[in-house]
Amino acid sequence: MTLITPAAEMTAAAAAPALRLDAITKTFGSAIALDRVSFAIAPGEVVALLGPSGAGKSTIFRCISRLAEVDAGTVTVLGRDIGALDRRALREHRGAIGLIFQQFNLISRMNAIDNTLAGRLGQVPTWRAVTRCFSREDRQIALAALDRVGLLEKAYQRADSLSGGQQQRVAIARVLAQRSRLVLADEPVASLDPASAANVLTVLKDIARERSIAVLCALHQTDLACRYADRIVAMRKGRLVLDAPAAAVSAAELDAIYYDTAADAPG
Ligand SMILES: Nc1ncnc2c1ncn2[C@@H]1O[C@H](COP(=O)(O)OP(=O)(O)OP(=O)(O)O)[C@@H](O)[C@H]1O
Repeated sequence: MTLITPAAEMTAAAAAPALRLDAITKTFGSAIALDRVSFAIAPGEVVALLGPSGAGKSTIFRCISRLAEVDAGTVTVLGRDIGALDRRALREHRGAIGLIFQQFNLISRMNAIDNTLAGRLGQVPTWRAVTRCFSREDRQIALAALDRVGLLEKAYQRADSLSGGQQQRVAIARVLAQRSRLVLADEPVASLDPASAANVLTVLKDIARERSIAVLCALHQTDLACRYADRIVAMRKGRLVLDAPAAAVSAAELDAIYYDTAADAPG
């Protein structure tokens, strides 16, 4: 069963996509991790990536960062075919993608502002990056980012003294300081209580809108996907089985992603 709605195709086509996957295929030995997967994300759009364990979600993230090479198909980020990038351009490409992880990936002994400043590392001269001697302007960018996620008053507090939700908001501030136009969020709220999860996803959605950031967010909670994503893209066994506006996806379709064996039939 494959549900690709015309509406979803139109949404992606309306603006030049920030991310476009065209029939990407990835195999590991004889195992097909991704089988001709295609979808696009427009600037400012939040897309939830759903699918059971082993569906191929992490492999999609790795192909977008080119940490894994696709066997066939193309990945286009901000208009550039990333398969064609030389080593230097690839480094820049990776540095431009904002990454948000389940376990926050902050440096625990550093304070919130220094963790946020890590987002500036790819955009400052090497000597500043090596010495971590940031300019006044960079510090202002970091403080503004912390302010945007509601953590200005925690700027000089160590990361490991912040709650999980606050740490994840620092990770979002880091992405803001980085000025990323594409954010990959890998189960960003899996470790959080419901209130903190709602708070983090609200901030993520709001900044996507405000800054025209495209967000691809792997989630396991279908209710959160419906509430916070613009679109839902779902995978099963390496295949795209659903790409539709979140508001148009039924409970039965969500169940089918995880439980309906009919979804395994070739589309
Ligand atoms: N380096 C690898 N070597 C061999 N097989 C791999 C490798 N990476 C992924 N796979 C296989 O590719 C398929 C997709 O894996 P992937 O990690 O992308 O799934 P996932 O949807 O992210 O799962 P989870 O939700 O558990 O993280 C799985 O069958 C997995 O075993």
